[in-house]
Amino acid sequence: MINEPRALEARDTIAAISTAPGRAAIAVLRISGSAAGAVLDRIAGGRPEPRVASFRALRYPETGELLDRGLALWFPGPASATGEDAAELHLHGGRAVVAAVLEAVLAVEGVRAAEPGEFTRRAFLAGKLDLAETEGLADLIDAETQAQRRQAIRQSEGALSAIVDGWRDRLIAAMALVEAGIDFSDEDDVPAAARAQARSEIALLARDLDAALADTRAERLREGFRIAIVGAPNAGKSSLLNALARREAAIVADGPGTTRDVVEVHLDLDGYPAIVADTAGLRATDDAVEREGVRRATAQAADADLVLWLRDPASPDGMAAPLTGGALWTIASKADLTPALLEWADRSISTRTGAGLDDLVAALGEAARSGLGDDDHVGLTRARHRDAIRAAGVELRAALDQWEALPDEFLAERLRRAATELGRIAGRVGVEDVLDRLFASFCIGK
Ligand SMILES: Nc1nc2c(c(=O)[nH]1)N(C=O)[C@@H](CNc1ccc(C(=O)N[C@@H](CCC(=O)O)C(=O)O)cc1)CN2
Ligand SMILES: Nc1nc2c(ncn2[C@@H]2O[C@H](COP(=O)(O)OP(=O)(O)OP(=O)(O)O)[C@@H](O)[C@H]2O)c(=O)[nH]1
Ligand SMILES: [Mg+2]
Repeated sequence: MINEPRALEARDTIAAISTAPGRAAIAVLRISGSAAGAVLDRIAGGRPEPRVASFRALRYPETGELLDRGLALWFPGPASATGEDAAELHLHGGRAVVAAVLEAVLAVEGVRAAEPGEFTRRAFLAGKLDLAETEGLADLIDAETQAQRRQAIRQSEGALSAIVDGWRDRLIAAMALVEAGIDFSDEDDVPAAARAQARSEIALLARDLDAALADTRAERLREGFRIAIVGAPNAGKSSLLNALARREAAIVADGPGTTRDVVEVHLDLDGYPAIVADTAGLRATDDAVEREGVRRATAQAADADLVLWLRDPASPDGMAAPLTGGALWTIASKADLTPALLEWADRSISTRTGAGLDDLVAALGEAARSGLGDDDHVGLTRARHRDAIRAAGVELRAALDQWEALPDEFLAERLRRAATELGRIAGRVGVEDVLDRLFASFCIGK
């Protein structure tokens, strides 16, 4: 363990610009590690009072050249974001200012450039955050809509971890009942009653885990509600995409067969994220490129949470409804040309006059809201969470199936394995394989 890389890495002091790259009004340079105080001593003329911003001349150490005048902050560990000694320099955000101060900081003995997510990794290693909370922080930075932000901040503050810990506590309580049987194997009555009680508690827990797995709303909120626009060539699909996006995202033209690739647009529907895909018109064709477009269109429809099947009443398409795992709305297009509402259509729109578009957007917002969960819903947000719960469920089912036949020790072992699987979610166990991938997805300076 002497050469354990993480232990060595934790001794370096790291520095990075934490604000977005490029010219800006202000840039924040963060430093974390045992040399953070020395950086302030050498560049900012000393360490300010802890956690209070102080306006300082920032100078190159050897030459004393003035690089910038900015704010310096000093956060002695362990009461800092990373748990280590930490410092910040708030600079004027010009490229040359940032480059000069960063160079001066990196020239201080023991300081190196931070890797993506490395500040957060240190906060995790210091026990400031668990793994699910850390994922919540990553999601917070990636959040594009208000519902995504609310979900991410809840997870970063431990809402998901608390639910999983609750399951784990119930599991451990049931395990204790079974283990009581191991200790009191002479007194027959105690173990039989305890085993029966443990069994019913495990059965309830297994059902709760299944319900959590079946509820995909939180993961879909993180990723966005998927809407696919499909229909015959020339039905007006790309025109609808552009109307929803309020920009010319896809090419619109008079003839059929205009769109071949999938064109995606991100929408914010009243705080709920949606990804709308415009697709190639569905038809049989000899053109290999168009055929691939049709294949992709069909795949988009199959995967969508909601399919908008667009049909022009003036050009009957004779199509069967597209197949999808989600909801299907049939929409009559070009209502300016065929105003009467047709009995096969759920609604009608015209991108030419705008008729029906506000209603459609409102309905899409409602569909996204109910498909993605309401404001205080807490659920599984990543495949990793589902994998752990599924694995825990497998152990619980195996235990339940053989409950009467299994000796106490084997039963307890099954339950212990289930608890270990649940423990992965908050990173209480088995985190190493997850950490590198997660932190690589962070920005540098986070
Ligand atoms: N300038 C600046 N703004 C920022 C950050 C930052 O690092 N710097 N953050 C970067 O993510 C976020 C704030 N996160 C932070 C998290 C913990 C602590 C901290 O000092 N924690 C101590 C003390 C807590 C307390 O006094 O309540 C601790 O946990 O012990 C600071 C910032 C968002 N805004
Ligand atoms: N009058 C009228 N014309 C429309 C309307 N929407 C689209 N069009 C016209 O219909 C034609 C085809 O529109 P697109 O949006 O390109 O149709 P598409 O379904 O994307 O067609 P493909 O990509 O070829 O499958 C264009 O000439 C549009 O201007 C509408 O609401 N009213
Ligand atoms: Mg098109």
